[in-house]
Amino acid sequence: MRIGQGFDVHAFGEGDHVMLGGVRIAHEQGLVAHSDGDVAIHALCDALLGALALGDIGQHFPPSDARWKAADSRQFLRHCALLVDQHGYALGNADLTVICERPKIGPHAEAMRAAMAEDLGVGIDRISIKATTTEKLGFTGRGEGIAAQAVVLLVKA
Ligand SMILES: Nc1ccn([C@@H]2O[C@H](COP(=O)(O)O)[C@@H](O)[C@H]2O)c(=O)n1
Ligand SMILES: C[C@@]1(CO)OP(=O)(O)OP(=O)(O)OC[C@H]1O
Repeated sequence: MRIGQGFDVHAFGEGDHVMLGGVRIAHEQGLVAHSDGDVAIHALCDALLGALALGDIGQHFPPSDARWKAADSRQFLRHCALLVDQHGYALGNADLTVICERPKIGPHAEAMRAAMAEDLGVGIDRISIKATTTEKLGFTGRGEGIAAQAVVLLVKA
């Protein structure tokens, strides 16, 4: 077994939606990023890469590379799933926490689980997504951005 954890933050900026867990959520602001800014998927990718000791998402998909400009982060997740498979592992489970005051994650959680499970080639029961505010404290509490954490367990295939 191998364990991995990931963490990511993106700031709010101009826009009319955010991408979270592969789901488009209407919002009065977007997230500033080189890619589509899917902070949940980025944290999950880093957890998977960390479990394999293969560096981090920026090493695999450099922000300096124009190929990843406005990229759909689901392709990053599918790439990480391939790496897991190539190294002889399967996903035991993944547990994510999205940290923001808004948008509310609850109404979108099942769609996010389904999208990420699809990209990882596992049942939805292996993917957990939770959300919390920081009770108006800190940068997430002030509505300046969104943070996400992920933990994964990989098991021998
Ligand atoms: N962006 C968010 C934040 C929270 N939730 C849900 O609300 C519950 C209460 O949040 P607290 O920070 O007050 O503990 C939390 O457990 C989530 O179920 C949410 O959906 N989206
Ligand atoms: C996803 C990548 C893609 O270039 O860029 P960003 O969208 O800026 O996101 P970040 O979480 O900073 O991760 C680094 C990059 O891999």
